[in-house]
Amino acid sequence: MTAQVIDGKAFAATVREKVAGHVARLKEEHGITPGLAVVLVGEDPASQVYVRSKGKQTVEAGMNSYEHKLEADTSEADLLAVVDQLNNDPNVHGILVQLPLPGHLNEDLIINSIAPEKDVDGFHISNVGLLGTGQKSMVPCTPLGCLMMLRDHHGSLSGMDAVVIGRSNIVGKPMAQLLLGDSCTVTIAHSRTKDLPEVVRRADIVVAAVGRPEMVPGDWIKEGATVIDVGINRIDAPEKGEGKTRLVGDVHYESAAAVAGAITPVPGGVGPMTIACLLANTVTACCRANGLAEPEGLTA
Ligand SMILES: Nc1nc(=O)c2c([nH]1)NC[C@@H]1CN(c3ccc(C(=O)N[C@@H](CCC(=O)O)C(=O)O)cc3)C=[N+]21
Repeated sequence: MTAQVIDGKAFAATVREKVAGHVARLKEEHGITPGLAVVLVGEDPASQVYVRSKGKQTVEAGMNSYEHKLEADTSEADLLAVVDQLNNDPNVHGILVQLPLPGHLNEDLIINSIAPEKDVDGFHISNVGLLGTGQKSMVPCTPLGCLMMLRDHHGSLSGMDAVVIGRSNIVGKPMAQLLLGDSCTVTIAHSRTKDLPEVVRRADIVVAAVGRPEMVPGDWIKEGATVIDVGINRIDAPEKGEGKTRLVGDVHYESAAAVAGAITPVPGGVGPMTIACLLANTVTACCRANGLAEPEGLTA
């Protein structure tokens, strides 16, 4: 079997089109333009690339983008003051503080200072609790994007065996909650899991989110399973020339694609969906802030 490739780049474009449609309607019918504020502390080059890309796509969808770039040595008090100002700005419906933050800043403290209804990353402790108890919340972008692709591919996920490899607060745990919400039987595996290959071989759905390049080989994958590769790892690629690099996932793509039923590539899989879901969450937050109906097809 050769897996069907789940084209995250193309799917993300359709999500962004839906977002743009909702934005246009909000403007025309209600005179409201959704706004997303992104806060970047320091000058990590990769983070700068992501922030630029988020801003560009926000504007392309018809929304307002506000970028706050702060020095790497910004104090906690100063960063809290920026978040507070955004919390109180009625033109800002979504706030994202780019992670990781420089070491002297307490990430939990900063994230929990964001107004939960503007927390488009879904990282605030209130949103974590709401998701865990099946209540309406802001859902983390990467797991939401994975869920959208899985639903699109399978229709119902009810009764499927899902294995999430990785237990991070950002991906693994919320992914497991969403799969449980769609009635999967969910296993969360991690570095201490006994006989990981056997655990993964039981799965109809494998979500790999560990951050280790190509650690899941094809012979761990059950024939016909769906593989969602969340990893984005930059590795040396001497075959492309000296000093060159390339992006790989947490899954060994070639061997996995030979047995899987469907698989997401890296790049062009989960990554573009993450940003599309950030825009979707901003529209959702804007609708909720204004007491309007939730945008259809953009929420969990
Ligand atoms: N508060 C916060 N929220 C985030 O959502 C967040 C963050 N901090 N910090 C950094 C990570 C990283 N992240 C990515 C989003 C899109 C791609 C993406 O679109 N990747 C492309 C390729 C990118 C490339 O070529 O380098 C792809 O996979 O096809 C990657 C990474 C969001 N993050």
